[in-house]
Amino acid sequence: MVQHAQNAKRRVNLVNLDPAAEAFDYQPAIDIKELITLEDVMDEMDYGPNGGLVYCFEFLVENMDWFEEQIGEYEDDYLIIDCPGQIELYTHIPIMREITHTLHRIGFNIVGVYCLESQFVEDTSKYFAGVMSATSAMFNLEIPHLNVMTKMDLVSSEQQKLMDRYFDPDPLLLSDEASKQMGQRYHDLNLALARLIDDFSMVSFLPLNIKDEDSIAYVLSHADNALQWGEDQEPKEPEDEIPDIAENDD
Ligand SMILES: Nc1nc2c(ncn2[C@@H]2O[C@H](COP(=O)(O)OP(=O)(O)OP(=O)(O)O)[C@@H](O)[C@H]2O)c(=O)[nH]1
Repeated sequence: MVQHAQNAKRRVNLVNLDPAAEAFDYQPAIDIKELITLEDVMDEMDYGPNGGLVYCFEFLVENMDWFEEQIGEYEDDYLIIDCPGQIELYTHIPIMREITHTLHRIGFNIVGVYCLESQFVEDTSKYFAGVMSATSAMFNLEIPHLNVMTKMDLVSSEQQKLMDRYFDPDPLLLSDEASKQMGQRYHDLNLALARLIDDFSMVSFLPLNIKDEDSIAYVLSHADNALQWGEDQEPKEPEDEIPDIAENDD
C-alpha cells in the first residue's frame, strides 16, 4: 500500500500503535514502542496480555503530548496507523475514541479500516460474527468507516465464488444459509441480523488481495472517498469516562 501510494506521488508514512508488534516490513515513522511496550508492562505490572494492552493505551492517552509532538511532523502526509487486533479497544472502552478525537483536533481527517481475515469467514455464521463486531466498532468510534476482507490471495477460486455473496450481501439468502448451518431455532435471530446488515448498507466488505495492484487501488480509492467525506463532519467529543466497576455495587 505504501509503495502504491508513493507511485501515485503521495507522501505516506506508517505509524505503529501496537505495543506488542515484533517485526515490520517497513520502518514505522512513529512507534508506540518508543513510549511503552506490552512486554515491559506484563513483566513489571504482572498483567496478562489483555490487561497489559489496555494499560499501554491508558498510558498513551495520559501521554498524548508525546503522540501529538510526533505526529505534528507529518501533518501534510497520509498516515497508515496500524492498531492492535484486540476488539475490546474499539468496542468496550473509550480509549480509541480519545485517540481519534485528538487526531481530529490537530487537523487530521480519519477513516477507520476494520480488517476481517478471509480465512476467518468459513461460513455465514462467522461472517455474521465479523459483521457484528465491525458494526460495534463503527458505532463506538463514530468516524468514517470501511470494512476490508483481507488475505484474499489465500482464497481459492472456488471459495472466491462463495465469498462474492459477502461483498454485495443479499440478506434473505444469507439468513436462510445461516439457519441451515445453525438450526431453525435461530431463524428469527438470523433474519434480524441479515436485516441489520441490509439496513446499514455500509456494513459490507471490500476484498483486498495484496498481490493484486487493482485490488490495492480499489481499497485506497474507497479510503480516499471516506476521508473526503470525513472533512465535512464535525468531530464528536469523546464521551463516557472509563466506568469504575469497583465503586458500582449494582
Ligand atoms: N498471504 C498473506 N499473508 C498475510 C497478509 N497479510 C498479513 N499476512 C501474514 O499473516 C501473518 C499475521 O499477520 P497479520 O494478519 O497482519 O496479523 P498481526 O497484525 O501481526 O496481528 P494483529 O495485530 O493481532 O491483527 C504474518 O505472517 C503476515 O506476513 C496477506 O494479505 N496475505
